Amino acid sequence: MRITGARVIVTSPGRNFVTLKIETDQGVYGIGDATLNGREKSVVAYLEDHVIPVLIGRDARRIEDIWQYLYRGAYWRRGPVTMRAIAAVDVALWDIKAKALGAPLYDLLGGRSRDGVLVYGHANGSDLEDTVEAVGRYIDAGYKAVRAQSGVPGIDLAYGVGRGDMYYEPADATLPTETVWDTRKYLRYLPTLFEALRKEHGFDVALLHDGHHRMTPREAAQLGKSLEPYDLFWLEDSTPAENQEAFRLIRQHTTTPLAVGEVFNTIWDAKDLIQEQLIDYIRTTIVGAGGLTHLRRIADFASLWSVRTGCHGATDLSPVTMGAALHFDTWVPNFGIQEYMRHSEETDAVFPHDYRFDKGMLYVGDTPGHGVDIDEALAAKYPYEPRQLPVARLEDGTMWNW
Ligand SMILES: O=C(O)[C@@H](O)[C@@H](O)[C@H](O)[C@H](O)CO
Ligand SMILES: [Mg+2]
Repeated sequence: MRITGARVIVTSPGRNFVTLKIETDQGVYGIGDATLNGREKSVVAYLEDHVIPVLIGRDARRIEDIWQYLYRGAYWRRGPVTMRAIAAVDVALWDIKAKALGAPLYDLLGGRSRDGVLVYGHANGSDLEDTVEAVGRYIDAGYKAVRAQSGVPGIDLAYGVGRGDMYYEPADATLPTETVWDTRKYLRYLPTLFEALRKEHGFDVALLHDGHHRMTPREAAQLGKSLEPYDLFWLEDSTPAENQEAFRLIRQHTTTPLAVGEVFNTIWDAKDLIQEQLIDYIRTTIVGAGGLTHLRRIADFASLWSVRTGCHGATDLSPVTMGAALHFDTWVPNFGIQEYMRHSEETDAVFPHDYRFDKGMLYVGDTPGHGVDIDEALAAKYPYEPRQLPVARLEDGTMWNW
């Protein structure tokens, strides 16, 4: 089965998505997501200039060899751009293989380990009361797990506070929005938020929180400790993880479960975190880390150390990544949870898919492949719109982590 063509489709049905479509001489095609939020065009160029020319004529069934060719052959390994381009090819090829065999993708991975995939939704509020209500709306909508982000008293416009009900989009401006950050205010406020959440909603619902890399390791340890009475499902990205050793300090001080990895590209970013059991959940997802071929290696390695998966699933990961991730989640033995931010109706229409939400779970369909397609005529009606992620500064103007 030869690859006869491949092209990149950029569309912006409410937000930008980069999609790779690979065609074969047997009429079967596959779709892969290559979206890198706020830096989309860099992956378009990588694919069009450096990847597509070497794909034409290759045997589409040789997924592993093509992965190794693109990874080792680039010489310049890793990085968000390279690994997203490889992911797009890899997912499209898995889609093709599964379609050609007439099987849903999870069957090729080893079959079902579960019926449905537990997901968590995003509740955002401008203050404590607002956030408690927002979490309530998710519980009413059937969610069993909810991430709670809140505006912090005394801080204007901090990241994580959504602007619409049930939707949230950080890439909101042509030039980066400037947000302000003060960790001491945040550390004082957050335990009061989770105390109120548990008081109002009880302990049955799983609650999660994202620190978005803004704390030092010591501050993260303090936060983890202060949240212990509220039984979090996880505390995510409490400190930047370029230095994996930082998590040793956090781990020594708190039993709050720790999650990290949405910005990781390969197993090398998480190796020490996993084998030293410094984290509980690895958040890397398919588009971030070179596709299914590499993500399942990360998951298998993590399973040796009791680390479970918690795939990134913000709206900048297209329905193609969500569909492929759900097949992965349906199979992976050490599954933890899946992030789920609903896409807009426009996005759902451009990417018809067969996964569905029911009572806090997502279910994959049995369509051969990963079950997500692209309506190219509709996609063409939404041209690319430059959008950037925000940046954060401390109150004195110092640039900070976001
Ligand atoms: O956990 C998450 O989903 C967030 O950290 C993301 O919303 C993240 O900010 C975006 O994916 C960045 O593109
Ligand atoms: Mg996050």
